[in-house]
Amino acid sequence: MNENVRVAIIGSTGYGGVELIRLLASHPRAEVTSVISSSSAGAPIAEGYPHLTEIRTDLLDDVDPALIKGKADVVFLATPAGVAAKLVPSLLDAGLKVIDISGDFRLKSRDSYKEWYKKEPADQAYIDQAVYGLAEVYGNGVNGVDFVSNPGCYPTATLLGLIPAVSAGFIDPSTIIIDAKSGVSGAGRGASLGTHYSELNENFKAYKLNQHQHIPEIEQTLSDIAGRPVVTTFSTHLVPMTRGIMSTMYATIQGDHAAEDFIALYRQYYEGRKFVRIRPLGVTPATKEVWGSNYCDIGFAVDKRTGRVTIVSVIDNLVKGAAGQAIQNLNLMMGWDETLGLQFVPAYP
Ligand SMILES: NC(=O)C1=CN([C@@H]2O[C@H](COP(=O)(O)OP(=O)(O)OC[C@H]3O[C@@H](n4cnc5c(N)ncnc54)[C@H](OP(=O)(O)O)[C@@H]3O)[C@@H](O)[C@H]2O)C=CC1
Ligand SMILES: CC(=O)N[C@@H](CCC(=O)OP(=O)(O)O)C(=O)O
Repeated sequence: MNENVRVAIIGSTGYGGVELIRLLASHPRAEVTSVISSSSAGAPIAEGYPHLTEIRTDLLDDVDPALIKGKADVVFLATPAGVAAKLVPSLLDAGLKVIDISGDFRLKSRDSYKEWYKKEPADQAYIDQAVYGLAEVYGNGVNGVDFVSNPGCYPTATLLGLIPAVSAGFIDPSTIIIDAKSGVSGAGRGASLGTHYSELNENFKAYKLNQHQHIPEIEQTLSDIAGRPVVTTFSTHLVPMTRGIMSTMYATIQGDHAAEDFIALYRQYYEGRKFVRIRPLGVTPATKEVWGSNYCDIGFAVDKRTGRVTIVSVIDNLVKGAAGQAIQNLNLMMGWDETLGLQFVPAYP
């Protein structure tokens, strides 16, 4: 399919939805024609988000698949866990293409979803239909499909940082430890005690240790790549900054590989993929270096003393970790250049 597309967004007044509206405003082949809100139907989007003042999109409340079908070809869902599981089947049945940014269709096992998300999973038939849209790894499988499940923010940074090394057998997958840090927008717009200014400011804390819902998503993909079950230690931390994720990963090297070998391996693995940038020897990336962009930047350090590699991977959680990668998946679904509408450099400082 090569024509332009009309886009609907559900969950439009959350951070993910608003980031979709911002990015799609400059996409050359997609037009946002339906912005659906459960809380603010009828209000102009700029009422809640003045930075979108020039974007003339009104909020609607017609989550009726037949009505959406009259206005749009593709639907993005940027809703809390549990919502897409209920809505997506009727959207697909109505003949719409769907990209879900939530975690509802990432896990192939319903039991695993129930265990980690504590919600009722979707029907297995629809879960089976979802293609996991980690674009740089599974992108070829996205071309022409009707339904993409967009990866989580932490899994995107983490998996892009680990997959080439696991795939090539450079590291022992059973030794992987992932130390991940996120900015506060990762928790969404809703106010909570944990994201309150005075709780966060000049503070740094670990959360959901060994309980994070992204653990099974990371393990599912690493097991697929390794060809055997992989379990990992994955620890998440909240950083007092707005955007950005840094995933710092440690693993025991198999064989004799220096940092130069990791750099060469990753440059080869991601050759032609514009959104992964590998740092030169001795340099690791910082979150500000990808701020507001769809890049994932990766750097390495090898410790000969311990025989371990440290891999540092950074993304903007709302762009490569959510709306940007979702648009990249739209481009791949439509058979377009994956960089369409996403070719902006990070904002700095
Ligand atoms: N923030 C991030 O960095 C990332 C988030 N995600 C995932 O993307 C999804 C959206 O996240 P985010 O935008 O941050 O979250 P927010 O909490 O900021 O926004 C979610 C939006 O969903 C809508 N919504 C809330 N409850 C319901 C409901 N019961 N039925 C339908 N719509 C509802 C609301 O919009 P409205 O009132 O307009 O309907 C709400 O603003 C989540 O599943 C999140 O886990 C994934 C990757 C990164
Ligand atoms: C900082 C922060 O709180 N981040 C959220 C990320 C939520 C998210 O993206 O959830 P899904 O990918 O599962 O939809 C968290 O750690 O739960």
